[in-house]
Order: sequence, then C-alpha cells, then structure tokens
Amino acid sequence: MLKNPSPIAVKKICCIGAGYVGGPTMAMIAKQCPHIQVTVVDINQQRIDEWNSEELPIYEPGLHEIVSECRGKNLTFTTDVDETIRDADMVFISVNTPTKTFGVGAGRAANLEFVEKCARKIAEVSIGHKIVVEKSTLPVRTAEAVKTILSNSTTGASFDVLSNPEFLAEGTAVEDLISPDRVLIGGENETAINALVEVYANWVPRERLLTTNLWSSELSKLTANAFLAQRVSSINAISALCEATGADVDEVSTAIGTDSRIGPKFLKASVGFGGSCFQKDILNLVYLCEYFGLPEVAQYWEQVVTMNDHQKQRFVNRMVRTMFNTVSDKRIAIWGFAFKKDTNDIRESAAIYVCRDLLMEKAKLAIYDPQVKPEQMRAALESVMQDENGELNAMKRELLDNNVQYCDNGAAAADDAHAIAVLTEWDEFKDCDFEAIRDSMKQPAFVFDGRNLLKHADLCDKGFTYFGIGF
Ligand SMILES: NC(=O)c1ccc[n+]([C@@H]2O[C@H](COP(=O)([O-])OP(=O)(O)OC[C@H]3O[C@@H](n4cnc5c(N)ncnc54)[C@H](O)[C@@H]3O)[C@@H](O)[C@H]2O)c1
Ligand SMILES: O=c1ccn([C@@H]2O[C@H](COP(=O)(O)OP(=O)(O)O[C@H]3O[C@H](CO)[C@@H](O)[C@H](O)[C@H]3O)[C@@H](O)[C@H]2O)c(=O)[nH]1
Repeated sequence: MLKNPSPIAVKKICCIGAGYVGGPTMAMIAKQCPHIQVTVVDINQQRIDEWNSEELPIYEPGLHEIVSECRGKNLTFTTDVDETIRDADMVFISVNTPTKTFGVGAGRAANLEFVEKCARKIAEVSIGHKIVVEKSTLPVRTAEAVKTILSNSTTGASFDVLSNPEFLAEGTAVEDLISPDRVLIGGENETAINALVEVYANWVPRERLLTTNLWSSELSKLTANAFLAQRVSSINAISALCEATGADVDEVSTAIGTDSRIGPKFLKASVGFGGSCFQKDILNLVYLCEYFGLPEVAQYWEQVVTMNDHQKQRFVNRMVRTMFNTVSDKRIAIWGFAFKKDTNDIRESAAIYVCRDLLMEKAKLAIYDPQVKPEQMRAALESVMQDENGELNAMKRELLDNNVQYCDNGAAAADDAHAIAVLTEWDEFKDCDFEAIRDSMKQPAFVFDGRNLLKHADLCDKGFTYFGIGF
C-alpha cells in the first residue's frame, strides 16, 4: 500500500499517439474519470479524422460504444500537439517503437526516434510542472534518456518521469482495460507515482496497482511479452513432435495446463504468433542482452523467435507436401489474415508469411478476412515480397497481380479451391455450411487448420482431408 495519501489531482491528460494503445487506453480513462479532460494527439491527420468519425481506425469489440459516449465530453482527438501538451498536467507517450531497420542494432533494437521526438516536443512547449508517462514499450533505461532531454528544456518547466507499460491484448482491449490483472507504475518521485495511481484507482482495485522503480517497470513489460511468446513457441515446438509421434498437442496442452504451476493459458498451438509486439519486444530483449554483454541470455530468448519462424515454414511445407508436392496453379482459400481474431491488425501476422511462401510456390490465393481491407493485405504482401532495396521484381509483381484474389466471405474463397488454410481463429469460420463448401471444392478437399479451430472429426465425416497443428 502506498504511503502518501495526498497526490496531485490530475485534471488534464494529453496522450501523444492515437494508435492501438493510445486510443483505447485514453478512451477508458475518459470513461472511468469524467472529471479528467483527456486529449489524444497525433501527427497523422487521417488517424485523428477517423477517431472523430463513425468508423474508428481500429476494430476492438466494445470500443466504439465507449468512444461515442465520451467523445465531445471529456475525450478529444486532435492534431494540435503543442497546445494540448502545454495545457496538460500529465502527458502520456504512446507512440510506436518498431524494430530498427537501419544502422546499429538493425533488425533487433527498438527504434526510439518517435519517443525521442515526443520528449523533445514536451521539453520545447511545456510550462509549469508535468508528469511524463512512458506508455510505449521501451528498452530498460529509456527513462534516463527521456529525463535528460526534458532536463534540457529552456522554458523553465519541471518534469517527473514515470513508466506505465500497457498490457492490453488486441481483440480484448476493452475488457483488459476495464479489469487489468495489474497496472504497473514505475517511478522515483512518490507524489508523481501517486498522481497516476489515483487516476487508475477510479476503477482498478488498489491491490492491482503495482508500483516499482523505473527500470523494473520498463523491463517487466519486455519480460512479460517474452514469457508469453515463449509459451506459444514451446507448445508449437511440441506440436512438431506430436505430428511425428501420434500424440495430439491439444491433449498435451490440456494435460500440462491442469498443473497449477503451469496453468492453461497461452498453450494453444498455432501457425505461429504474430502481432506488433511479441517479435519486436523479444528482439529488443535480445539486443539489450547483447548490449549488456550477455550473449548466452540473448541466444536463449532468440530461440523463441526462431521457433516461431520455423512453425510458419513447417505449416507451408506440410501443405505443399500433402498436396502431392505441388501447389502451383492451385487455388487455396486463405481464411483469416489478422494476427488473431477480433482485430483488424495484421502487423507480423503469420498469414503474411504463409501467403508469401505459398505465392512463391505459385499457388493462387483467395483471401478472406472479416475485418481486414484488401488494400491492407495487398500492402503487407507487397512489402514482404520486396527485396532489400524495397523493389519488387517482375515475377513477384505478376504473382501479386494475378495470383491473389480478395473475397467477401469464406465460402466464396473456398469455391473451386483445392484447399482451405485457416490462419485466423474468427468464430464465423466455425459456423460455415461445410457440406456446401466441400461440394464447391476440388476433390480431395483439403483443410489445413492453422488454429485447430474447426471440428476435426466432423470435417473428416463430411469428406474433407483435414490437417490441424500438432496431430
Ligand atoms: N498494439 C498493442 O496491442 C500494444 C499493447 C501494449 C503496448 N504496446 C506498445 O505501445 C506503443 C504504441 O503501440 P501502438 O500499437 O499503439 O502503435 P500505433 O502505430 O498503432 O500508434 C502509434 C501512433 O503514434 C503516432 N506518432 C508517432 N510519432 C508521433 C509524434 N512525434 N507525435 C504524435 N504522434 C506520433 C503515430 O502517427 C501513430 O498513430 C508501442 O511501443 C507498442 O509496443 C502496443
Ligand atoms: O495460446 C496462444 C496464445 C496466443 N497465440 C498467438 O500469439 C499472438 C499474440 O496474441 P496475444 O498475446 O493474445 O495478442 P497481442 O495483442 O499481441 O498481446 C500481447 O502483446 C501486447 C503488446 O505488448 C501485450 O500488451 C499483451 O499483454 C500481450 O498478450 C497471436 O498471433 C495469437 O494468435 C497463440 O498462437 N497461442
């Protein structure tokens, strides 16, 4: 329990970055704290326009209702960065921290350019005292750099820096924000820590508000993601052994998950984890370990990503092998492109890599996802097929132009196809008319279920040749 009962009362919050984290987290603070004015700023005018429209830039169950309730009252989206920062008591930095693609640490280290720009902007425009909160996922000791930049402010402003990493998962952002397992707040100044504690205490039970030092907080975020991803890679590694031995990975998951020391969550074997966070954050951890002279620790964590890449390749290899060693000119229905269900996010989705590898085998893809727009899919496939100079050779362009079709539903994608590959676990795929789908497909009608979503026995009874992960 915290000692200081009289924190600063926060009245105005600014959040820099109106993305998958900034948007939902601030909407939740606005909903739970009607006495706080929450303003989310971004340099991307289109994103801000979308937050101000009826079609939000991100799809999250329950989010639209909250935004509609608070927007125009105590929740604002604007590109007016300077004035909003100047007005606020507390400024969250919630910008993207992607893996660096250039220079020192390319492919591993986090690109902190956007965070640094935020710190410099805050230093430049602030007056009075501000609490600056790192909401982005950052390498341990980033707060040091943020503090140094802020301390060079020439406006006479003073600052406290807190780390408050976000643990929401996409697709369940609203429920995760309403009832988080914990909220982590790292800092040095107890008054500043308490100011943020009091914001969350409006709806989160106090025993779930954990306070630590800055570095523990920063490192806990990377560690949590590394542990979660490690579980997925561990069960995926076992899925390969299951396929070789006749064991069933879902049965193994249940068997080990009932051990309370292991627990049942995050043991679902799949075509591989995706999303903007896991790979990026593990590679960042790997880079940090190398930077701090711990190569064995770095190698240990890097295996989680290596295994994930292997799982995606294994999936494609199995498809090609099973379909008589060739998928060239065969229509393959791709069911799902998002990295998990209930989101329109495709960043690092396993589907991108599976589709790329199938295209390189000259397959004809018919892709359907209920929330992802064709132009998003096209851009992702184009990007993953470019060479290191960002160029597409004629063969790849032709594959993208002629071998990819975007469909309006799963049945349309499966029509006349040799196979269905289930790559996202959308609920609607479970309720398809599989008899009609079977009849519309080439025979044998193959199903490769990268999520173990569909009913195996039922599909076999209906005449499909079904392959899941790990059996
Ligand atoms: N996506 C998730 O589920 C999730 C969950 C927990 C933590 N995180 C972390 O949160 C951070 C943000 O992730 P995200 O998914 O919301 O990213 P995002 O790319 O969806 O959004 C980031 C936004 O920041 C804006 N931005 C960048 N620089 C800016 C600047 N200088 N001024 C104003 N706006 C600027 C961008 O235009 C973009 O709209 C990352 O560090 C990520 O690792 C993400
Ligand atoms: O048993 C499982 C669980 C997940 N996945 C896959 O793993 C990826 C990540 O899933 P999930 O963690 O649910 O979604 P994210 O939105 O990426 O959330 C993770 O990354 C966020 C960003 O850092 C953190 O805030 C969250 O706590 C952390 O769960 C997805 O492709 C899932 O399909 C599996 O294959 N098997």
